[in-house]
Order: sequence, then C-alpha cells, then structure tokens
Amino acid sequence: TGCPGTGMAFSRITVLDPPPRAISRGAAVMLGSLLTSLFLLHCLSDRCSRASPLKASLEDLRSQRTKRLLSGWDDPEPPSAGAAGGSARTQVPRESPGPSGRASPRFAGKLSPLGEGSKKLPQALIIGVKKGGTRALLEFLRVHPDIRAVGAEPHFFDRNYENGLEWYRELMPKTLEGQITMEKTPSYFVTREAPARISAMSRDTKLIVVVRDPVTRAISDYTQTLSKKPDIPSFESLTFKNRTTGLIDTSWSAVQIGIYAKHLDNWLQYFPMRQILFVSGERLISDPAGELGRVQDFLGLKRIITDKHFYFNQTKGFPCLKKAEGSSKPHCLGKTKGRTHPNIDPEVVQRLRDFYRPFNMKFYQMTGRFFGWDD
Ligand SMILES: Nc1ncnc2c1ncn2[C@@H]1O[C@H](COP(=O)(O)OS(=O)(=O)O)[C@@H](OP(=O)(O)O)[C@H]1O
Repeated sequence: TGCPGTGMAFSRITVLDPPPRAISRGAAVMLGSLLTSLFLLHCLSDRCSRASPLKASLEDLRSQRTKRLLSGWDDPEPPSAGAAGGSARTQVPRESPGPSGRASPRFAGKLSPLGEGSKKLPQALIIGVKKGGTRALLEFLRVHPDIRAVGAEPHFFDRNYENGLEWYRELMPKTLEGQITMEKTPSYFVTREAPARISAMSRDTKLIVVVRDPVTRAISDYTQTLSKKPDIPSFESLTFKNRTTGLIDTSWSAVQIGIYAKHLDNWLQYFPMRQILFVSGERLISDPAGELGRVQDFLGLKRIITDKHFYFNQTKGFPCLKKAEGSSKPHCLGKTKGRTHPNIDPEVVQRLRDFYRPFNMKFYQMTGRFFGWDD
C-alpha cells in the first residue's frame, strides 16, 4: 500500500493495460506540458507579448491618440519629402517605414543604413515667428550633415506639453554623436509658458527666431487664414478696433505676433541674449547663404551650407535648393510658401507701420541688429 508500490503499479498499468480514466489523465498531463513548452518557446521568441489582444489594443489606442494629436498641426506645408531630416553622411531613402510598415508622411525619418544612433531631445529650436520664413530655414538647415530635424511641427511646448518629454523625444529622428537634433514650431515665440518649459528641458537650448517686417508678416498671416476661410472680414476691418479713431486691434493675433519686443521680454526672463539668434526673414530670401552662415556659426557647426547650395528660381520668385537634403534634385518650398498677398489699403499699411515703429526700435535695440523695416 506504500507510495512507491502504487507508483510502480500505476506506471505498469498505464503501459500495459491502461484503463480509460488513466489514459485521459496521462494524456492531459503530457498535452499540458507540451503546451507549456510551446508557450515558453513562443515567449522566448518575443511573440507572446505582441500576441496579447489586450496589449495590442492598448498600443492601438496609444498610437491613435498620438496620431490624433499630430494631425492637429497647423503647419500648412506638408514636409516635402521625409518629415525628419537626415544626414548627408547617410544617403538612404528619405522616408522610413512606420510601425505599420508604411512610410509615415510626417514623422518618417531618414535612418542611417543600420538605423544606428539614438533619439535625443532637441538642442536647438526654431521658435518663430509664424510666417517669418521658418520652413525655409529648417529645410535649408537640413542640408547640413550634422543637423537632423523633425519636419512637422510638434507643438510640444504649447499644445502637447502634457504628453511629457518622453513623447516629445520619441518624435525626434535618431542622431549620431555630434549631430544636432532640431524642430521648428513658430508659435512657441508667442507662447507665454514656452520659455520656462524649454528652460526646464535644458537651460542650454539654443533658440532661433526668424523675424520679418511685422506689417508684411501680418498680411502673410492673414493671407494664410484667408486661403482656408475665404469668408473672413477684410484685413482692413480686422486691423482696427475702431476704424474712425484708427485704434489698432492689438488682440488680433496677426497684429499681436508682430510686437516682437514684447514677446522677447518674456524669453529674456529665462534665456540670456547670447543663446538666442535672430535671423532676418528678408535676408533669408535675398541672401540665404549669408543668413545660413550666421546660423551655422551660432550652432557651432562648420559652414557647409554656402552659396553653392542655392539658386534663385525665377518662376517661384524665391531661392531654392540645388539639391534637397538626401536627394540630387532641385527643391523649392511648396505652394503655401510664397503666396500672393491681397492688396491692402495703403493708408492702413501706413497706420500699421506707425503702430509698429516704436516696438521695432525697441527690438533693434534689444537684439543689437537693425532689421531695416522702418526705412
Ligand atoms: N526660399 C523660400 N521659399 C518660399 N518662401 C520663403 C522662402 N524664404 C522665405 N520664405 C517666406 O516664408 C514665408 C512663410 O513663413 P513660414 O515658413 O515661417 O510660415 S509658417 O509659420 O510655417 O506657416 C513665406 O510667406 P508668404 O510669402 O507670405 O507665403 C515666404 O515669404
């Protein structure tokens, strides 16, 4: 009646004369261990986690949320090819497949052939100004082998801050040692919270602001809105609080954004002037290589982008790249850059010039650069 005897008897019985119940128990044990081994093998090959329907649906939800957030970007210019910039050292296709296997038009980055490098938080940002020429500057900078940039506007420090720095870092292209990660979101310049938030990410962040005559900037801004909503009131009527008294409506964002001195004051509470570079939007058109030279110096990079990279496209009326980054073809910015502006009543333009003059003077004084908007 002892245990060993029972065991022997059991094993003998199962081999020689298995009763039906013993067979099914034995088979169940074998099947169970077989299935367990298979499952373990499956997990070792890293498939079990992906096979989990719960996890899959959580990931779907997460990526859907990110997609929703990203689709809210207001840059009307879809990144021309490949949303993230790349290195000239790594001549590979501009778009890399997203998690779905398809190239994501906005954030697809140009990876180095082995996908090496790591995603880092940006060390330099183009923070403004809206309609200043920020897209042109970013597209030109991306030609530099030591710059990698997100093409779309992440709007992290204004709209998406609650997503956290990890979310932000994930948007960045991979960089190798010595390469600078960049992004541009022109609304940062006028976002009250942006300086503190960027400083909290890193006090050493280099900031670039492309500025343009505030009057033409306002008209450009209005032209963009008009292209999306053709029914809006005229520029002239939006400019004034009261047309007869000539009181300018400073709460209209097209006017507000151009009061550069006021916005700059806010940045200077958090960043020293030496960490901010002002690029002339006008010179970026008339002498792109000159402005790019200043930017490369500011970023501590070798002056690789020179005159040789640009040609003036007569049809477009703007400088274009002889070879776009990662390509051998000439490249101009898209149709939404360099729009024809509507004619504005010259009296209204003059009234705006008078309005901006003192702010411009203050801005020249603060930056130590004369931008020549009030000649
Ligand atoms: N090389 C080149 N090609 C085309 N356009 C150029 C270029 N350099 C500067 N610009 C000027 O850029 C203006 C658009 O500015 P942004 O790119 O900052 O606009 S946005 O805030 O991102 O919407 C855009 O304004 P509009 O002319 O009003 O369309 C251009 O004047």
